[in-house]
Amino acid sequence: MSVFTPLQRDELDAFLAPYRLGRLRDFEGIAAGSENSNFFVSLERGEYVLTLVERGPVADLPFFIELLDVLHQARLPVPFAIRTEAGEALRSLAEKPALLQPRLAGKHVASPNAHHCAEVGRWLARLHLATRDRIIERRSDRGLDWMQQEGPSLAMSLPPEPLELLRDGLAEIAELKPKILALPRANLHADLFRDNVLFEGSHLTGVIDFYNACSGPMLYDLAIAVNDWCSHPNGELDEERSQALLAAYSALRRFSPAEAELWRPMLRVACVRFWLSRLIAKQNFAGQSVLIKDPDEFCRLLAARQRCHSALPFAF
Ligand SMILES: Nc1ncnc2c1ncn2[C@@H]1O[C@H](COP(=O)(O)OP(=O)(O)O)[C@@H](O)[C@H]1O
Ligand SMILES: N[C@@H](CCOP(=O)(O)O)C(=O)O
Repeated sequence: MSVFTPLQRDELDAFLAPYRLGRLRDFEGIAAGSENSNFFVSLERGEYVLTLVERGPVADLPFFIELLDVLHQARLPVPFAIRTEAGEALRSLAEKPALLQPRLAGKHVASPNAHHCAEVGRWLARLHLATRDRIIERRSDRGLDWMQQEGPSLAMSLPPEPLELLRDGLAEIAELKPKILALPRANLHADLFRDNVLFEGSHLTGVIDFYNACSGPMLYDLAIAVNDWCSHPNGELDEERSQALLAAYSALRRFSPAEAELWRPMLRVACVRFWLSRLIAKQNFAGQSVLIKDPDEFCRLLAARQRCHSALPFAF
């Protein structure tokens, strides 16, 4: 279970008092998740999620708080930092940075259909439209430079066939980097996987886990989402789901010719990114009770994306 810092009731009581949300009824650690310690917290005046930030870009927490405020104001269903009576958003508990957010309704969808995918496409377009004219700059700490830095040595740990596949992926990144960096930009979620989205029935009710959010090419966000939401277990793209996601997105923001040209390579870049981070997690957390996702999934996806002929709809 991924609660790295257990909490005692009395320390939580004391932490929650300045929010003036009533007395603590109940709390429980959340097993899902792999980065931070999260707790469902039931207070007299509502249901909340408390996050203790365990690792990652702690210095960038003001960025996440600001971005989520912008998205909340744009009426996107996202968690945002609740302020204490004194106006504090970012606090400290058990010597960790701590945030209290509203608990969003809904459940994760493991096997999405085309309708779910269309909802994800619309949500992503709304995120990009809400931020592209006033981007809050943040460089991804798992961006192209990071992939080029970490990739070669991680590739060496792989058997010959995946090694060659990863090297091809890294070579393509080196070749296309200038074109990728010139694509239209906005703020990105940059981790829009099924386990970061909540649904009630076929209605998207929440997107969580913004700790990879950054500024960058909007097409990259789409590639990350399509790879996770629109793949068969063997890694092949599901054209019906992928076209549903892309069509719903492009109904709100039209794709440019440069984006159309880079679509298939971008799907591969997004595979390399998560293949590498899963290889690192597997090395770092081996033998620990932390959720480790299978790196081979992205090996299969990357192989499939080399054969893929998918195109962006209505590009120009
Ligand atoms: N604001 C929220 N509303 C409802 N559920 C949430 C919220 N934040 C987190 N969760 C639940 O906690 C789990 C772990 O959260 P996540 O942000 O993915 O953790 P981590 O940062 O460790 O990856 C999610 O899968 C979800 O079930
Ligand atoms: N959703 C990702 C995990 C998030 O990426 P990380 O770089 O923050 O570990 C996955 O499924 O691998």
